[in-house]
Amino acid sequence: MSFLVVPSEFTRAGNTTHTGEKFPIPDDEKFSYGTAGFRFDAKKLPFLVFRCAYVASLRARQLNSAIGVMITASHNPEEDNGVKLVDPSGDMLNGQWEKYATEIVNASDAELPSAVAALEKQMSQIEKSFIARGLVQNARVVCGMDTRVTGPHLMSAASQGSALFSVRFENIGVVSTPILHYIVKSHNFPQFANPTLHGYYTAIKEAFMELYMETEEPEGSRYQPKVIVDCANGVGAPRFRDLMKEIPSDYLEVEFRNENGRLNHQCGADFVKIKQELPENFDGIQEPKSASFDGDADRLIYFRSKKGAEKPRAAELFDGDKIACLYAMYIQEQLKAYHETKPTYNIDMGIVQTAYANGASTRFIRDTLKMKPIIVKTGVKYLHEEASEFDIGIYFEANGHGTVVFSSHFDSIIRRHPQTLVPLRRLALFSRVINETVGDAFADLLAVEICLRHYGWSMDDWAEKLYRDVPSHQVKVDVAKREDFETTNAEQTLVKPIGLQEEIDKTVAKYKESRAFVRPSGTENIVRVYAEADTLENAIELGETLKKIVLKY
Ligand SMILES: CC(=O)N[C@H]1[C@@H](OP(=O)(O)O)O[C@H](CO)[C@@H](O)[C@@H]1O
Ligand SMILES: [Mg+2]
Repeated sequence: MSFLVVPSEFTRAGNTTHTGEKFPIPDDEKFSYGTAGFRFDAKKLPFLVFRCAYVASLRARQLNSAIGVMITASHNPEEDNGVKLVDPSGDMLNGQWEKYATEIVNASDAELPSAVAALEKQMSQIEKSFIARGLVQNARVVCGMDTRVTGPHLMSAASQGSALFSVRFENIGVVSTPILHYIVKSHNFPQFANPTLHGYYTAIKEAFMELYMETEEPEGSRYQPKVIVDCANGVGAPRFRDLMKEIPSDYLEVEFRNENGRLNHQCGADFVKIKQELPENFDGIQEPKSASFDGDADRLIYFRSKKGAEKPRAAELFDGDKIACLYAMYIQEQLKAYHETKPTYNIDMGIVQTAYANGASTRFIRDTLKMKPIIVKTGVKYLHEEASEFDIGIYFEANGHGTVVFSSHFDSIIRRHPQTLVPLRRLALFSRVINETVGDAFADLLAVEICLRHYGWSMDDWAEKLYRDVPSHQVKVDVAKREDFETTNAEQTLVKPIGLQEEIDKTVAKYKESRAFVRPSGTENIVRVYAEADTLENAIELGETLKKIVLKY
């Protein structure tokens, strides 16, 4: 560049929404790159997406790679939208670049040219070395969007933002967030998969069907080869339908619900998890096995109607923790065959959770699986990073976002090496069903089905054979300033406001088998309270008592 000509509809002053309405953004309004990118009322996003796409194009040139831009606000209401950037290997954006993106977004219209010039100056040395080696042909911005009506207008903002720096732009249309991550990685690592929607379907389908063939259902199996999917009225509906068209229904039958209603409204993985309630259009009758996606299909929660519950629509959840433990058990069993060959290299495996993991799952990992659970801060980037320390790293947030990551050692010893032992072939195939770039509701669902079939488990079996959840309750508390709350100890202990943690401790001590913590959200201006106790009534009482204490501060 750097002759900066920004179309007026994408400036702060002229910011224009998808209906053509002007929605100016004051120069002093600041935005932060949260746990999952920039996420706000969709009206604010046109100027913001334009600037982010420009940053993405710079990063693409700097690394001579494909960089992803995903336009989504996931499980948030339909009126919101958001944008996040994806790094070349399909990971979340590098931390230093989150800062660059924040600087560019927060510049006033008048400051923008100098902010851009400063950033480009920092980049130019690195980029020059690529250009000198003739390496610019791989730079491109790959952009996907969820099903929100504001998506196409933001897609156009992204396209014009990356055009500023003459970087190739690829619109991959309405996709789930994990598909975008997968395609970005496929562009940069061609041996991974074909960098197209069809490449994604083919890779996952083939791995699933081969693994299915390597799976033996035990005698007396109670496995149910059917699942009813709540699509949250989001992108899961069209895209999972596409994928399931490729897989014959005698492998797995999927019934789709909540495909065309209001996005995330009374349905979806977040609703089911927080309310512990059946989503709309489910009545608990004749629904043996059901699962929910969130709006952009990167979360998966299994559920069924809760037997004998007082609340009429209460749901029993098989959440991220239950999925993680199921995977761990399965992988551990296959891995045993590898270690029995007395190899020189020991393939290690770890599980990463957050403080929201149900206490019973953490005990199951420690006492039954004999693994050391690792607890990190909330946010996929922290879990992903920690899990990447292992050859096989399983990570899940209780809300159903998670995956398994595999090291380069695993890749060369197991995945790319011909295997004669069935358990090792299973392990290699399992790693291909999984979308290791990021939690993926589709891939995770298929992997869960393989595990359940392998063990011959019904939902009753899955509920009983791992562990029983400790009753828990989550509450959102509206506060004036979430910045007033600061935590330590993987967010489980408050250091600010002073004195609050002591009061929490005193209250928690009054309940049996209790555990609770309070932390500020990274995505909403609220404080979250999480409480566990011996009964659901007590967990609710403890949570609500803590809410009152928080409000007092
Ligand atoms: C308790 C909870 O579910 N928190 C969610 C939520 O983060 P908060 O920082 O708690 O608002 O949104 C994140 C992004 O989607 C997700 O990673 C995380 O798990
Ligand atoms: Mg999501």
